[in-house]
Amino acid sequence: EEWKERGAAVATRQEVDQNGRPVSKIVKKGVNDFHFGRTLGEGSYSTVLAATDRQIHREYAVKVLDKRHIIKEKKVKYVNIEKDALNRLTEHPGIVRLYYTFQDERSLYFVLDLANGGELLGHLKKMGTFDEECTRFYGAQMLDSIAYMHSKGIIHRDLKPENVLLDEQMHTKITDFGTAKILDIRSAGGTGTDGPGSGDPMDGAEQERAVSFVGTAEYVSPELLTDKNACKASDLWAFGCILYQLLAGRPPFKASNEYQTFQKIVALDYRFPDNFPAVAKDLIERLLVLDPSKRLPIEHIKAHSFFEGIQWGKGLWKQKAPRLR
Ligand SMILES: Nc1ncnc2c1ncn2[C@@H]1O[C@H](COP(=O)(O)OP(=O)(O)OP(=O)(O)O)[C@@H](O)[C@H]1O
Ligand SMILES: O=C(O)C[C@H](Cc1nc2cc(Cl)cc(Cl)c2[nH]1)c1ccc(Cl)cc1
Repeated sequence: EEWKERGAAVATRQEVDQNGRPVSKIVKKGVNDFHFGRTLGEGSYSTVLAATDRQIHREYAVKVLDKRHIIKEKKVKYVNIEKDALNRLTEHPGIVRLYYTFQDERSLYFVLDLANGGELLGHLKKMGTFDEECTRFYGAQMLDSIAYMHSKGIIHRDLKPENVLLDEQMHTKITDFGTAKILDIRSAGGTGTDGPGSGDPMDGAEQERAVSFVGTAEYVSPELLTDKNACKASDLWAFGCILYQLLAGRPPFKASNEYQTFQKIVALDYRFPDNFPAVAKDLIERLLVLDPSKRLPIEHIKAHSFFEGIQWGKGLWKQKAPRLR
């Protein structure tokens, strides 16, 4: 047909049917359906461009990956995990939404929500530290998004301020799911923080393969360093590190090299600055716990007095973001 000549590709759009079951709707979107604009940023294997859909005049972020580069760098697995993880996470305002994927002879394309408020890390660097009100708001949005991804059986495994983007309204959009762990359907259920390696029993070989990925040193959980297994509670460890960093202006575990950072983590060797707010300190102490099964579960985190006054659920995503100060 005509759309084949235009170099377009069959793309699938993730939607849910009337019973709430995810369905891949076939829509014929391709490169020629978009007008590509400015470069938003570069990754190791990707370029992200702003692009406008010619039919509906809507702007997106399109992540373009060079096929040859992906294959040469052995990143095929990560690209397909990013696609599969994002396709399960289509119903939450705090997660970058994937609208279409397609490919042409040279590249792969992810058509994503455009988050043009920059990265949370950039704003934190500019401010030095966040005050408690901003930390509470951004912490609550991140926690709400983590609860949702865990309920869909997705462990992010590399949560950090660089991977929290901000949109026009300065609301959070978590991105970068290429290193996520997708639990099989059986264990996707609860939002609780199951034990290490929860849900999908792995054989030795798979165990080895799973170990190939370790997140970013400052946010890596102790269980990933000792028994090589990430679990939902590993994301809560990273969440504790992020809360600490928003208030202190630096992550809790930071040394001059990765190995020394890892030593601090497994020894739980960190200190709070003197003027660190007491209620936040109490919460963080219940997250930065070596034993993942002893970390505060998400429902208890939401009930912690640090988040007093937060309206969980839709209200959290409708309210105005506090001015960063
Ligand atoms: N949806 C988006 N909206 C706006 N900017 C984005 C979006 N996704 C990514 N970017 C920006 O584009 C840049 C590249 O992002 P990308 O996810 O492709 O690579 P990365 O994960 O940052 O790098 P690496 O692959 O080395 O980890 C980043 O600086 C990011 O801030
Ligand atoms: O699942 C699909 O829809 C089909 C493909 C799967 C896929 N085809 C690939 C070809 C190459 Cl060369 C590299 C990767 Cl990572 C590839 N992944 C696809 C297309 C586009 C994107 Cl962004 C991801 C995966």
